[in-house]
Amino acid sequence: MFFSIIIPVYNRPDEIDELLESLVKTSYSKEFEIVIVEDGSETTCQNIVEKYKNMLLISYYYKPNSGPGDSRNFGMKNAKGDYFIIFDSDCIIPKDYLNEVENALDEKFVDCFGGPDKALKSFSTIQKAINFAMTSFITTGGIRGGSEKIDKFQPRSFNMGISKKAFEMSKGFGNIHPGEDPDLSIRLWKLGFDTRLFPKAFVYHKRRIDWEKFSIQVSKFGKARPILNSWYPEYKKITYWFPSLFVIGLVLSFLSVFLLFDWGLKLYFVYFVCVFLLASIQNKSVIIGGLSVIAVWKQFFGYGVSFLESHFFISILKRDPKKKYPKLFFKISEENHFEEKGSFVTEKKIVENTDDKILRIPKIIGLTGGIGSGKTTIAQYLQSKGVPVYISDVEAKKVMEQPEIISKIAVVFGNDILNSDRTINRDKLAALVFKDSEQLKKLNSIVHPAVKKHFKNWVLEHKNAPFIFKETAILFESGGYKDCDMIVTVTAPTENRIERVLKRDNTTRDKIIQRMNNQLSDEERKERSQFVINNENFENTKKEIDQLLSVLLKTQ
Ligand SMILES: CC(C)(COP(=O)(O)OP(=O)(O)OC[C@H]1O[C@@H](n2cnc3c(N)ncnc32)[C@H](O)[C@@H]1O)[C@@H](O)C(=O)NCCC(=O)NCCS
Ligand SMILES: Nc1ncnc2c1ncn2[C@@H]1O[C@H](COP(=O)(O)OP(=O)(O)OP(=O)(O)O)[C@@H](O)[C@H]1O
Repeated sequence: MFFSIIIPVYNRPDEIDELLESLVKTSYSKEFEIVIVEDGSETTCQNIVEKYKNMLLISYYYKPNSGPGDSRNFGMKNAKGDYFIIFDSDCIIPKDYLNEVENALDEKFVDCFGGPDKALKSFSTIQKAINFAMTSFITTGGIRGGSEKIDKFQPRSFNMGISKKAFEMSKGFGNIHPGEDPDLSIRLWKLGFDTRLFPKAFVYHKRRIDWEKFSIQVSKFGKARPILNSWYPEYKKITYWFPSLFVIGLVLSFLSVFLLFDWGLKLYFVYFVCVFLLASIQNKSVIIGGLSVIAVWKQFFGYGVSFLESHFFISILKRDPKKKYPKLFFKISEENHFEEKGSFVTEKKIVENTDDKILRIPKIIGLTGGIGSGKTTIAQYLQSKGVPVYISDVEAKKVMEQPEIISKIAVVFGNDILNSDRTINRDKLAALVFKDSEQLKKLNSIVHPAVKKHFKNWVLEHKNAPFIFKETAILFESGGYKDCDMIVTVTAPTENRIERVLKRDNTTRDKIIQRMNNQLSDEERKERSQFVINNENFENTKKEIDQLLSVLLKTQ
């Protein structure tokens, strides 16, 4: 078995340093690979990784930000191993970890495992307190951690393993975050795979270090759980309600003081004294004991209140989770993300051993968007920065001036379509084709092959550029996306697009809508793209383009 360790990272070079240092010290004697996926970070860990190049077998990828789940999928897709082990960047790995995993797999193979987490002596007092809240048997740790049944354990993505086969069949993580790990476990079960806890394969997990981040994290967890419950009602558990019941109980206890019952509050007081004592004893520090009380409080309230809110909107009002809680979802397509997302490699078809003996071709970035979205404006901005851009409408117009193309069009659409000088009357042709998709197909079948050939030659002329853009409204419709390494979609509200085209062209609203009806919707294009630019305010658009260019330059 060859292990590939997959680590997504976002703006945390220091964490990677400590994690890699711990892997250098491993007692595992066989070769293994580390795949680091830099998820669009501004502060990258590239320099840190370089430091370990001679000590560890590392592949380092930089890609635009798409969330931890998608980044892990990206890493697994590019990994060479047959079993993938996933860590969060804020983990430190004990030296026997890989031996423990191999032993457990040898003893009884499983396609997906999870391991526990522990705190290190060097962790800060807050880290230790948070760790207590997340793992102790008297808090929700009892619910989510080691006490779950070993053979029905839902691995957490900070420390888990998955076979290549299980990854390929499940297509990996979905786009919900947090909650992507239980979501994956349930989908694996449905596919007939088992998941198991490997108690000895623990890692040291630093977790969010400040209170604010911790509160945000637990609150997001509380929101995600009812969404997962709505997707997989057969896997609901009463334990998911505990924090909310804890909060409701506390509120009722406060209220009952007015009715002169104070035993409820006393019970809560006793509970928190127990938390304090247990955490103080376990950590040999009353300070950590005190901080653990705060951590448990934050955890129950953060999760409990958010769970209730989300349960109300998702389970009772049946609101669409993606609309109600868009921040819990990363922008990737659930259907296609395995084939088309994350990786820049799609179906590279542009040069198939031509006579030119091309050694390399530039990265091709598709730039698409509906009519009036602003593609050409963006294309011109890119050109002003020295980036080669193929503007398909312009090139198609030139192609349509070629006598043989004109003849073909005249044969299909009649000589009436021509002006007196035998050029094409574009207004007439547009009126014909955009109201009848069969006619448009005929026109496309004449023009598109010629444009495709022209584009191929154009790419060869720019073969020394690091990357080039291909701008076209109908990138997906024409199949042009297959030549692209990455796709950028430009969007703008429909009404703005119509207004812009009315201003730009001598046309009517109906004619613009006719063209829109012959193009994919913004939603469809977005789903199939790696990068989306909302072009409402052009100053912002320029910033997004500059950011994209800097990523592209870094990833060459
Ligand atoms: C019908 C024609 C003559 C109308 O010409 P016109 O000068 O009015 O439009 P122009 O070519 O500048 O295109 C303007 C916009 O219309 C839309 N559009 C153009 N062609 C298509 C098409 N085949 N399908 C859907 N939308 C289209 C796009 O948003 C495009 O940016 C022309 O659009 C055409 O020949 N289209 C077929 C060839 C084609 O697909 N060209 C575009 C890229 S290869
Ligand atoms: N952010 C913006 N704000 C306002 N106007 C804009 C913006 N971006 C582009 N425009 C204007 O909107 C019009 C349409 O833009 P553009 O020609 O770039 O669109 P397009 O996507 O290439 O459309 P088509 O599919 O018709 O070729 C242009 O006149 C352009 O100047």
